[in-house]
Amino acid sequence: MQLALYRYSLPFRQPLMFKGNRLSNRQGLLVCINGQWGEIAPLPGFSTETLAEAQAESLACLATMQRGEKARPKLPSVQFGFDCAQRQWPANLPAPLPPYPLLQGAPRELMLGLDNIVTGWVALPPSRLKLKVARYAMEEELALINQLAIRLPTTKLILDANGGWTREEAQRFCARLPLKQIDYLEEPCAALADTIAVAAATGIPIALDETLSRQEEWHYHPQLKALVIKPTLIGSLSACEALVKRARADNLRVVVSSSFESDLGLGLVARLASEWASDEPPGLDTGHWLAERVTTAAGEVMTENLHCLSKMESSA
Ligand SMILES: O=C(O)CCC(=O)C1=CC=C[C@@H](O)[C@@H]1C(=O)O
Ligand SMILES: [Mg+2]
Repeated sequence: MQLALYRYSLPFRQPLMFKGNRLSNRQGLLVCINGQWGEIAPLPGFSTETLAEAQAESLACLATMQRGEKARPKLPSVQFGFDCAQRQWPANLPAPLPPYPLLQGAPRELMLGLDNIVTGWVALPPSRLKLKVARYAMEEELALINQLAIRLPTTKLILDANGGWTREEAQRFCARLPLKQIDYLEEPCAALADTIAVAAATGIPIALDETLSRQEEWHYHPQLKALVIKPTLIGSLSACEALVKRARADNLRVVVSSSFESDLGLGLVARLASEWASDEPPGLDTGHWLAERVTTAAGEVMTENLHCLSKMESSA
């Protein structure tokens, strides 16, 4: 058995904020088991574990495997990496749908660049477009959303508040949205009870994201439209599959989404998206924020650019 663990650090094109954490680089681990790769990259602000904790658990799991025993990681990002590296991937998966675009930045700056953004899509506007909200002044965010709705009348908008509003703030915001053009709003409030109350009061369709990675209990609600599944944050692929099954049973859409992984991790999540939700554009438009890659265009991992943490061979 061949086992290896590498560490990467890839610069972002510009620093990005993740729940108060300003990151200039994306750091993570790549695990290789008998030539098959997995990625372990906890996202600061969103993952419960740190990279140092994930690294320590990954090394311990590799030592367990070297002894010929089964590794049972507990940390979500490590579960995801080890599951991917040992998975029997189905052959002949359909090509994933192109990801919907993710707009990031201050509404005023995005407004100034709106002509460029819209002109780029004149021939074929995207069916969906995602925008972060609950970050800047409400008036500015609403002005941008209303402009986008006017300029891209066939595009549905996905809004993501990352739990940033109180119930009252969310209701005030939703009352002024062009509701017909809103696909859904992810996590308006930190507490699920508040999110459900906002949906019930305003009629806005909602999607769960952080609620799922926190493994909180949730129940079906008529305004609940989609589950946003982030495998790196949820962890084990069987836990993700259970969510997909539950979504299908409740007639909810499944949107497979990234956690700003490297190009290798994004490729893994794209394969899961085509397996679990081939009918739904995935939330994978995060790769263009990274200035460097870990794989070649042919998909080979450039190990010479990575920091090797462990490499071992065992007869187990
Ligand atoms: O879901 C997508 O379309 C792309 C990924 C994305 O928006 C996010 C990934 C990770 C953390 C956040 O910044 C954000 C989200 O909360 O969904
Ligand atoms: Mg989200």
